[in-house]
Amino acid sequence: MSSIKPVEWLGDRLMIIDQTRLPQHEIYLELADVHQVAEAIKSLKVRGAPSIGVAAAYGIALGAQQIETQDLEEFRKAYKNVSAEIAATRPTARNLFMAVERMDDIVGRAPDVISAKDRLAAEAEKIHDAEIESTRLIAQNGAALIRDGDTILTHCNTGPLATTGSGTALGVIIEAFRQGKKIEVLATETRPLCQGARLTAWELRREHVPFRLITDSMAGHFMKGARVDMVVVGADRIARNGDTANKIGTYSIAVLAHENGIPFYIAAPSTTFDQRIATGDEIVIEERSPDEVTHLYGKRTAPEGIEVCNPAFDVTPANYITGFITENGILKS
Ligand SMILES: CSC[C@H]1O[C@H](OP(=O)(O)O)[C@H](O)[C@@H]1O
Repeated sequence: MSSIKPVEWLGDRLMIIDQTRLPQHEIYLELADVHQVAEAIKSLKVRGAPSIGVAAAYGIALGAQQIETQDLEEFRKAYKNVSAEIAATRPTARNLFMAVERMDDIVGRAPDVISAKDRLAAEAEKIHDAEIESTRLIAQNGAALIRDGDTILTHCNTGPLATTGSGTALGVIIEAFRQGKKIEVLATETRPLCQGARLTAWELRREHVPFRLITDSMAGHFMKGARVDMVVVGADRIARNGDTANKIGTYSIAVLAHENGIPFYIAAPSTTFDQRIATGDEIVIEERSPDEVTHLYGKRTAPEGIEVCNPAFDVTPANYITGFITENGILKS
């Protein structure tokens, strides 16, 4: 199966797969400036912590390319708006801010405008290459945990679309399947935006991995009575103590796994770990539009004029996490 390229740098444009159109339509968009990249991140046309970080880096490089002055101080002043626009897109995924910080550092140290622009593009490609390599190693390290005959439950989407590489949790699963292990996957649909039903199902079908799609509310039913051997999910930000922010619904699945004695793993690259925060209490949880809850595929399902909550993530305390699958190996929680 040909590898998916959710993000591709064209030197003066950024090509992405519009993930909001999948699985019905595989639409590629060429983003021509930082505003289009920022909008694509905000609207989840490109999504998934590692993919967000990569797109953020290219978006900043693209925006900097289009700053016309050759005066370094004027360039740095205009650059701040480019960086700020990307930083304001989504607050939770650590990878985005890792990219912004590395790009800001490049501009702060560049001796002139031409060097700054060249180094920004090169740094974005370095960030991209690193995420591809990290997820390749995560897939290998994690596949070793999966046994022949296992049923693995996963939540949201953490495959090539979400990472630009092999995937994190889904990369682990796909690699185990490619190694010949007879596995089955239970993939949750992941309301409200259905990344599981739309994207994980699309990726697993492309790879011919046996899976069944379930609603989020079915997770406990299948974990009860040892019908699930392992849970593996992704992450958006991991605090120093191991508390982990991931797609809304992850905390509930972690508690259910703990209750049923099922190992619960987080798969994530080191770029998702945030050493600056001590616990998950410090993680900003993105609150998204109520329309994502009151509408399904654009059709209104709930009455108008009601109060709605739509946190995009929740935080799983470290004590519910068996271990972290990273490019450097398995870290015990
Ligand atoms: C390897 S992707 C990590 C993470 O990103 C997803 O969130 P979103 O679809 O809102 O970008 C989800 O939380 C995945 O687990």
